[in-house]
Amino acid sequence: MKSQAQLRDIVNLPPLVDKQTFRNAMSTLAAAVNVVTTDGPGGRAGFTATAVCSVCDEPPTLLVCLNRGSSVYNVFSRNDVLCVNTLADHQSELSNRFGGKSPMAERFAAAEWGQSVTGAPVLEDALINFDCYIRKRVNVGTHEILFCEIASVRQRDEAGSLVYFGRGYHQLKLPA
Ligand SMILES: NC(=O)c1ccc[n+]([C@@H]2O[C@H](COP(=O)([O-])OP(=O)(O)OC[C@H]3O[C@@H](n4cnc5c(N)ncnc54)[C@H](O)[C@@H]3O)[C@@H](O)[C@H]2O)c1
Ligand SMILES: Cc1cc2c(cc1C)N(C[C@H](O)[C@H](O)[C@H](O)COP(=O)(O)O)c1[nH]c(=O)[nH]c(=O)c1N2
Repeated sequence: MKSQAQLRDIVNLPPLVDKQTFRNAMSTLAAAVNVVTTDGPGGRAGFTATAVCSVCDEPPTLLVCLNRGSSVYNVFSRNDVLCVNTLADHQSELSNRFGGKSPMAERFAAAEWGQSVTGAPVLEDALINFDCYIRKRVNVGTHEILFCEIASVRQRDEAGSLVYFGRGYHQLKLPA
């Protein structure tokens, strides 16, 4: 007898929770704000992402959830590297630039970018840069989950963090 979870993979059952309930709840799951960038055979692209988290430290691995309907999906699907640039507390404008309908050139023109081990664009004044190789891709619903092995890390200790909570940006400072 297949479990309810297994059954859901086979038939297109109605969702157990409606989308708005889900979004309202998720809007209060505070998260760091990241600009995720890539470059390679598919070209250069970047998007704002809060659905980013640590997976494990053996080997150091993180995941990024990417909506397959977004304009950047095709580029990310053809490259095998990305950089998670975790934004510092003063970079909410850059988050909006990468998080909406701006043309890609305008997104990258708004900041300074350096070179990385993998070739993915590294945001010079980000709080953290996680330069990664994409190792595994899993489709779940409308999104693709990218499991990424971290090739190099650059961390700035003096900046605060940009946090997204309640559909707005907030600044977190390290204790003095
Ligand atoms: N994981 C994602 O794809 C994701 C996460 C955050 C924001 N967004 C995008 O930013 C827009 C603005 O978000 P907002 O927080 O200001 O208000 P909102 O009410 O649209 O979304 C509230 C929260 O629901 C979640 N969410 C929204 N759309 C989602 C999606 N398609 N897939 C997975 N989770 C989703 C996110 O955690 C988001 O912060 C959203 O409509 C969405 O397009 C997408
Ligand atoms: C604060 C915030 C947080 C997120 C987003 C937006 C914003 C404003 N977006 C949406 C994503 O950035 C946007 O759709 C891309 O820029 C793709 O551009 P188009 O919308 O296709 O032009 C987003 N998209 C996604 O696939 N995964 C994510 O985790 C997030 N998180």
